[in-house]
Amino acid sequence: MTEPYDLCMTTGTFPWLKGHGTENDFVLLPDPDGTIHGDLDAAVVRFLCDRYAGIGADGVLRVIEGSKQSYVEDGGDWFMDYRNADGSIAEMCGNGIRVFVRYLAEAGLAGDKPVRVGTRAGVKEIVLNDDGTITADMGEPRLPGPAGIVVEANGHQWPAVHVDMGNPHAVAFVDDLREPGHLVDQPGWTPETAFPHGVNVEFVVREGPNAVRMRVHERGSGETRSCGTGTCAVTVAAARAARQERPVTYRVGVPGGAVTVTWRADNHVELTGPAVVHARGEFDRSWLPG
Ligand SMILES: N[C@@H](CCC[C@H](N)C(=O)O)C(=O)O
Repeated sequence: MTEPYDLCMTTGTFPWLKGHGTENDFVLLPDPDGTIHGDLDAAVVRFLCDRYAGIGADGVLRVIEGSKQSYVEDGGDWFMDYRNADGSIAEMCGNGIRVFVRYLAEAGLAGDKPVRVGTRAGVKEIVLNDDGTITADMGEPRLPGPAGIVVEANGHQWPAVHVDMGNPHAVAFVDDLREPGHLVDQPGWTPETAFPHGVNVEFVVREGPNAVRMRVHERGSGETRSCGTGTCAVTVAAARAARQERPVTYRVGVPGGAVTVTWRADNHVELTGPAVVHARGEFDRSWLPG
């Protein structure tokens, strides 16, 4: 039988879908045996994510069968090959992984057990809930320091906490989310050596004992309307700052909606939120630049 992706190889087109989780949006590229996109060129990613000349997204989620990829040792049931809008590779994406599993479920590929999704930050177990939300076990946070990180944006400076959720985050508590101003360029931080590979920066205000609201400037994508790993990092930083005992649950508001994050007694962080796939199409390779 000719599979749809065989057809794509011969016709010079490839399938794509578009999805989002709290308006952090992604182009999905089904590539079950990894042959449609090869190594996935950074220029292709940049073009697909371009909001004017391409499809438009904060990142790309390439969907490969776990046993057919060669990026990590354990690729899970399905491997999420995540790329930022600028073409760079990131280890993990908390909103993306929910959208990824929504796609698998709608395509009849998820099965009825938790889906084991391989990422560059390890295998994550994902559960589809009866209320339509999706929960991701994001694993254990790390707080590697160093102390004394300062985030800078538009002439202001704030002390920040480094939280690693598989990818790096600098969390800064502010009095008002308007304080950091317009986040066009990557905010700075000191000491600069703290994040040689860049960092995602969250600005946070506390709204109650178990509620925060944040803005995020993502490494490789700029300011986005949400960041799942960022909401986890913020929950860990907020719970630690308030000396709250685990398990502790936070509602984290973002410009694109809200998610629920639980820092469990066993030190795992659990992220629950919405995820939808809302568009799909066929992309002709001749439309790609170069
Ligand atoms: N939006 C994502 C995070 C994507 C990766 C990030 N920009 C990085 O470079 O680490 C999320 O929902 O977690």
